[in-house]
Amino acid sequence: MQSAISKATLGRLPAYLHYVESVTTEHISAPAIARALDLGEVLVRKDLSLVCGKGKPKTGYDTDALTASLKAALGVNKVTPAVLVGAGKLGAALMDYSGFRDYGMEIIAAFDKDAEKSRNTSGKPVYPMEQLRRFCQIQDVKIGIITVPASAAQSVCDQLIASGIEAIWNFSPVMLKVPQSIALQNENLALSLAHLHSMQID
Ligand SMILES: NC(=O)c1ccc[n+]([C@@H]2O[C@H](COP(=O)([O-])OP(=O)(O)OC[C@H]3O[C@@H](n4cnc5c(N)ncnc54)[C@H](O)[C@@H]3O)[C@@H](O)[C@H]2O)c1
Repeated sequence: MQSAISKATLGRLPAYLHYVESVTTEHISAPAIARALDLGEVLVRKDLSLVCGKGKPKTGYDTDALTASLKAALGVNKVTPAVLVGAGKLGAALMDYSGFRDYGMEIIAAFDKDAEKSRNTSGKPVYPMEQLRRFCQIQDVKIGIITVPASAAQSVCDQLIASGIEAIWNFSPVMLKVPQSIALQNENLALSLAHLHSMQID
């Protein structure tokens, strides 16, 4: 079911979940959710139908069932540990952000070739690269985040895969080469900016 959910819908699911979790009634209707979140009713119905099917006429959704479906779609029933490589400016910002838990992921440690980077404000440990493989194996880490300069990205990617990582979230501007079995998500904030420009009407 999750593969049919668009990025835009996925982006609204945490807000639905946050609201539905605050509801104390047994049932909740799409119009009530739409009003609470200042969204269009049609949009809410469409989003929720992808996650939980259609609500019952008049009564709406069973609140517990909807909560469970939203959690399952977001993968938050189980928070998956992740490691980050490259605790520089971007890496430190990602380490500081606690909101990834809402999407079922938590950065539990970072790795960097520069020992100075162990001093950071996130409260999360930054270990030397030599410890990457052993840490991932002991902690059974399956997600790796790459925030190193372009020149180091492929080598870091290879090290993550050798450490047992199965999914890579790549922030470097490099088209990484990975085996087919590895899930790869490239992130580029500039692309979102291009999208924003394209939405400007003049
Ligand atoms: N996707 C985006 O929208 C976006 C936005 C900003 C930056 N970036 C990219 O993110 C990356 C990091 O940018 P930044 O500004 O945080 O850089 P930075 O220089 O502040 O941080 C890079 C860190 O990587 C570490 N590092 C370098 N080589 C390494 C290696 N071989 N092994 C382990 N650690 C290593 C450095 O010690 C440093 O701490 C760059 O590739 C940049 O282009 C992407």
